[in-house]
Amino acid sequence: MAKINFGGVVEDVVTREEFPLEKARQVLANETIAVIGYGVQGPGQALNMKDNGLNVIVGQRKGKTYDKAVADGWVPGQTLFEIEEALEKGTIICYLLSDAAQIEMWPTVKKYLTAGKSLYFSHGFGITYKEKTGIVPPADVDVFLAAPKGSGTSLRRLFVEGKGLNSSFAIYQDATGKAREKCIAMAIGVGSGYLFETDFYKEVTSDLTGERGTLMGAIQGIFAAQYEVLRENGHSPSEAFNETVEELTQSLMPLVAENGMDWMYANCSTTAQRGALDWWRPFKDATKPVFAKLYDSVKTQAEAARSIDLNSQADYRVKLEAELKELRESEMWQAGAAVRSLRPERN
Ligand SMILES: NC(=O)c1ccc[n+]([C@@H]2O[C@H](COP(=O)([O-])OP(=O)(O)OC[C@H]3O[C@@H](n4cnc5c(N)ncnc54)[C@H](O)[C@@H]3O)[C@@H](O)[C@H]2O)c1
Ligand SMILES: CC(C)(O)[C@@H](O)C(=O)O
Ligand SMILES: [Mg+2]
Ligand SMILES: [Mg+2]
Repeated sequence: MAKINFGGVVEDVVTREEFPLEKARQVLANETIAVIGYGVQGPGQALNMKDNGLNVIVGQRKGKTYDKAVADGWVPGQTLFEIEEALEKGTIICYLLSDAAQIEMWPTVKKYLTAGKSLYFSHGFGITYKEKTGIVPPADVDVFLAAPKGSGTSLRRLFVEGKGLNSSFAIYQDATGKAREKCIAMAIGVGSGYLFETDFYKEVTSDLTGERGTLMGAIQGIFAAQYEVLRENGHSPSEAFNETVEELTQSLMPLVAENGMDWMYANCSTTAQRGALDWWRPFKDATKPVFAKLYDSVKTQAEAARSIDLNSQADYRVKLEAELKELRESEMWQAGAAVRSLRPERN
């Protein structure tokens, strides 16, 4: 593995140069990769693997999502099957149902995990919380994960643009002695940029923290707080939204992605620079206790328990839709929809 210095800490990573696609193809040459589930990660990973020349089939229950798979070019009876048929044909089972559905479908999946097959995840959830999920694979199958660090939608978009999301990988069970090379080959096959190694516990713990924290939960909270303060002080929705979200996503974050926040600090007005240098620490001090509380809630498995309990309630979908509606219909995101519709490229 390549040794890379990450700000003073040296880590082993796998790059595409070291483990080229050709090698992934060789490792997986005799495998039938069955992607079970065609939600968000399913399409991204299945289409990328197919375009990378791997032997992929999809297992999806009938309905709207099955129709989407057909529209994406999967052929019923040839490369698209009902879940059980795909489970039977697959030698590497990519378990890409929602984490809640993975619990429900486990007794079915387990039946098809015969000796020498592989069980692939994109999250450490099912295995780490096995006391809650009941997901305990047979001892004679390989179990590993590749977890793209981003949405399945961007996994596919970046692949089409010739780029790649980074993924973590982890091996939980090596029954055949080949789990590691199969895992890395799969991670390259789904279109990853570089790979960093983790374990199932660390993957799920960091992932749950990140999505509840700066990736979605914390950022939405900070957006809402600043937007409200601006509105309470007489600024228009347009001004408040542009100064809170639109400038960040359209102008500054692409530059931060390219060059880092340190560069951004060095390349804005001296006025912005002074203020941002003065204010980042108070924001850190105010939010760090919340992040510590969040991490604790993940570590004690309270987050996992809440997610499993709520997801299994009969009226969960209805309640979820009400929560999503509230967000969608908030003034801030309605203002956002209006702002997006005015972007010149939309016309
Ligand atoms: N969403 C992402 O971009 C993302 C990113 C990284 C990792 N992951 C992980 O990848 C896995 C898949 O997540 P996702 O967001 O793509 O899933 P999802 O919520 O989009 O659902 C995937 C599929 O589950 C099927 N499904 C739901 N309930 C079912 C049931 N009862 N029986 C049969 N099928 C059912 C749906 O039809 C759908 O095809 C999860 O482990 C998730 O944590 C997701
Ligand atoms: C895309 C995310 C947030 O990174 C993923 O972890 C998920 O659960 O959807
Ligand atoms: Mg996640
Ligand atoms: Mg994630």
